[in-house]
Amino acid sequence: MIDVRNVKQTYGKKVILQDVTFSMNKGEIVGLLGPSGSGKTTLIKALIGMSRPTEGEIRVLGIKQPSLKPMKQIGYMAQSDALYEELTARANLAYFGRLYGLGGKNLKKRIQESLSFVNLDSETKKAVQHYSGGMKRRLSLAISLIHNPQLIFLDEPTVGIDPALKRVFWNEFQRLRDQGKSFLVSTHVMDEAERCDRLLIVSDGRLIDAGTPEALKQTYGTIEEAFLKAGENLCKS
Ligand SMILES: Nc1ncnc2c1ncn2[C@@H]1O[C@H](COP(=O)(O)OP(=O)(O)OP(=O)(O)O)[C@@H](O)[C@H]1O
Repeated sequence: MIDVRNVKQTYGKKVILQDVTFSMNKGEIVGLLGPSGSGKTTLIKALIGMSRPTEGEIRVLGIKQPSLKPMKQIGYMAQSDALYEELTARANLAYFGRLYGLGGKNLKKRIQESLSFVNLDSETKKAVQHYSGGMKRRLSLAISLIHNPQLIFLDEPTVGIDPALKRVFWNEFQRLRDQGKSFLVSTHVMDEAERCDRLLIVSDGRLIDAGTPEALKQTYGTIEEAFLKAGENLCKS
């Protein structure tokens, strides 16, 4: 699904990502775990083709990035919501669904399924500008899944989401994973990290470790310790 080789990303003179190499298989939930500013969003943006790495190579679904070719197979939920505030949730979903080539009965069905998954089916008449922060996050997630993508990138998807709904989301991610979908999820949240199949620990633009939550616990004691280790490196740099 993803193959990343020796990626370096610089902005001006500042090195943001360095020597990043990893791959990801179909049917995996991979967590990107690292402190604020460690480069998680920068890596996700390069993976979805929003930026071109300064060095190295990224292949997504077998296609060298950046490219528009894999777009219909990719879902992306950004860290900040990019919604049409004056439109309702249904109209936002219809707009993005059509951008991905959906239409007719299929679009209608996908909109209904998405609205009920994120628990917004009773709020469809309100313009998004009157939504709470958590409701907007939920709608952003629904939009990222509207076209039934194979590979889904979620940048801190549950910020502002209450614990009960967070659990619903993760159950759904794992259900979709069991159907063969793949997820790359950035997070700072330890209980989310525990629900990933594999974690990549990001520190100061480098992957300092990777493994299943169980394997990392054996090395560091707890996932939190692995995360703190990544933070120590960031403080030293
Ligand atoms: N377009 C840009 N130009 C210059 N610097 C940038 C740009 N985008 C990101 N950076 C810098 O790259 C570094 C990594 O940022 P990034 O957003 O990738 O971190 P992050 O791990 O996702 O953080 P957070 O968890 O807070 O979202 C930061 O120092 C940030 O200031």
